[in-house]
Amino acid sequence: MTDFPTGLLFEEAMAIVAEVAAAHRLDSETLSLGRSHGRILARDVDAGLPLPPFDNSAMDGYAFRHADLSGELTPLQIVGEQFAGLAGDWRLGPGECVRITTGAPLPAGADTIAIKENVRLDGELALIPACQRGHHVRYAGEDVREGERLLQAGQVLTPARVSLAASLGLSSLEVRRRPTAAVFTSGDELVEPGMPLRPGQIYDSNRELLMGLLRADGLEPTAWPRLPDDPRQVEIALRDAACAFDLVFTCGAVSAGEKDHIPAVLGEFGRIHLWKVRMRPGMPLLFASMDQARMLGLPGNPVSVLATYLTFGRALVDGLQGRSEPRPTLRARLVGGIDKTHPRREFVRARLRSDDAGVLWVDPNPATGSHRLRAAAESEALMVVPEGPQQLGEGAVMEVWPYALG
Ligand SMILES: Nc1nc2c(c(=O)[nH]1)N[C@H]1C(S)=C(S)[C@@H](COP(=O)(O)OP(=O)(O)OC[C@H]3O[C@@H](n4cnc5c(N)ncnc54)[C@H](O)[C@@H]3O)O[C@H]1N2
Ligand code: MOO
Repeated sequence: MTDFPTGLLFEEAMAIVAEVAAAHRLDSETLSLGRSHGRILARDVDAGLPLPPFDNSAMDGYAFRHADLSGELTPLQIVGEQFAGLAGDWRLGPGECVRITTGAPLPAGADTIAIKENVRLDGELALIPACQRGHHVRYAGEDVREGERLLQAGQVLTPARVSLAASLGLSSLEVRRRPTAAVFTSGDELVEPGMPLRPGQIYDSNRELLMGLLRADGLEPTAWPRLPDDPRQVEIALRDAACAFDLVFTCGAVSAGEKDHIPAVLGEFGRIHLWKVRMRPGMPLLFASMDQARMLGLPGNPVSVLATYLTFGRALVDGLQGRSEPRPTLRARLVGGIDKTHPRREFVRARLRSDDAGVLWVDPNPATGSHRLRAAAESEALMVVPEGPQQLGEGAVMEVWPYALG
């Protein structure tokens, strides 16, 4: 039970989480495009065709041979129409043009388009104004050449990337399986919202917090009944969950209290990878494996849950899926000052705003206690204050982890 690293630096603990996650990468599955949004791609995608697939018109207008133009206005004979979606077998002769719609293949011989609004008609003649050769032509392969690597395994499937796959004609993609996740809260003091509160009790707020954070990251977590402060019941519930889920999150009961049973259970029936990280909030964080599950014991204070999920929980969720793209962090200038005396890395709840000069500012909330959920609700980012004593003044450049932007 004592044979594990403890009291780690934040970066050391993150490295352990990344290493364990990589060793337990989830298998892949093939999903239809419509179901692949937000997933992590498991296999590179190469272009099986050029994009655009053929030279075509960018505008509704007239297609012609640029060499035919002379002077301000050139009358050209309208010999037909070329609509989008039809192959068309036009071959333009000298002095000829065809009506064309946006996206329609460029007729053979044509090399330039005049837009409809700029062309006057005179019977079967179109009066084409002077312009540059190639105007309004979209060339085959100018966006994507056939055979090019377009998407890489490990990338997040954003709507634009799924749409790019669709434009190549792919109807499905190989993606990483999403981890299944169980969420436990624990503590005899907790009461379900909606129920009456007796003296000494509080409402369970962590369940909604953690369920929401996981759902926002694309998971479909299962909330288990709350764990009582009873070692046998904690053991039964966690062992049960560990053989059914990829991820098990617990909140509370991981520090030094007499009723903090989770470390003992995980130590006896699983393997503890680390316990206690030099961060604030979130210091008593515990990371273990049991049966088929990776288990993250988050400290019970609500803001500790937020901070440890956004750092370690999310790294685990991403790592299991082989996500290669790091979550975006920002740099912003400090509003006011910070005078930190403790040695841990601190994650302070903060607001973000950009000024008229385009400078991003981060305004820390003074309510730093890890029970002060309101500050988290009124903020949109965690501001990182590095390890060790820190005296930072107005305008200092801070690292920021956004969690609720837009
Ligand atoms: N002697 C020590 N005491 C404490 C230490 C320590 O190292 N030595 N660590 C402190 C730190 S830091 C934190 S954080 C907390 C974490 O403790 P636990 O993870 O064991 O959590 P609990 O004691 O069960 O709960 C802490 C706090 O959070 C409230 N809580 C718990 N679950 C929920 C929930 N689902 N919804 C709302 N609020 C919840 C709980 O009532 C407590 O107030 O320990 C410090 N103590
Ligand atoms: O560091 Mo604890 O996680 O005070 O809240």
